[in-house]
Amino acid sequence: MPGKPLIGVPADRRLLGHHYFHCVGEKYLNAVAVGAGAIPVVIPSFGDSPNLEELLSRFDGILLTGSASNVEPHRYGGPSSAPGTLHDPQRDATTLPLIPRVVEAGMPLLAICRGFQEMNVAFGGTLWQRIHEVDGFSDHREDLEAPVDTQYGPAHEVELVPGSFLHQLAGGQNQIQVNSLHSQGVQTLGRGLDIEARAPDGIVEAFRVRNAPSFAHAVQWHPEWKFQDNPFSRALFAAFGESARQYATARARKDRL
Ligand SMILES: N[C@@H](CCC(=O)NCCCC(=O)O)C(=O)O
Repeated sequence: MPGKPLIGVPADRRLLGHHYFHCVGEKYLNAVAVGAGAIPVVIPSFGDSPNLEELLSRFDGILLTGSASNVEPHRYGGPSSAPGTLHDPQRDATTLPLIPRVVEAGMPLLAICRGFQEMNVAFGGTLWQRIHEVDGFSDHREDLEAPVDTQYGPAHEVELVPGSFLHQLAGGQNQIQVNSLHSQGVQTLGRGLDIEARAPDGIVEAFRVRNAPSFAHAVQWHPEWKFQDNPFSRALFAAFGESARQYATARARKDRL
């Protein structure tokens, strides 16, 4: 029987002082460790290096985290970013080639916020860069002046698509309350993706990969925030962890052949 599954978490590359660091938010690592019952492993964002294949052979799942940075517009044929927009080209260069390989391998994949946007782009979709400036859409950003519990607190409902995985995970509830900390969002949906939730203004808030052999889900909100206090978030990370355990068992069986 294999041990706990290993879940890879690609890092943000950030300049701190004179040096670059590869960072992952602790709340994501806790959600993997406690919520999914797995071992989180930070993946340096070195781009699409040959090591990526070697890395993939060691993992049982991948979590794509949120980030203040944004996918570079040239990745989806979008207009140049507004001045001051944060980017992380090495993270893009790591996650965008990784995503289809993970899904093709049947390795469980959970994507959150920026990770949700990366997944949409990896499947050929495009992004709104400043949703709040688009007629008809609400402002999905957090109030940076507010206390952090308010920033990550409930912001709006999302409508769950009947019969979808998330609808079932919610016990048949048609709506759930989610937080909202994003300026970008799905403009056109990537190929082979099925919407699982929408905000009241129509913005896509969750999707899955239609023919994925395993768990392949993405949400625009932040379920990792105080997940222990939210039954839906607990169920989401538990389902992700169970998929990773199944993948680990199959991988161990294959390694013994
Ligand atoms: N930059 C993108 C994605 C926003 C996002 O991931 N926010 C969370 C950042 C901090 C955290 O990890 O909780 C956008 O603005 O749409």
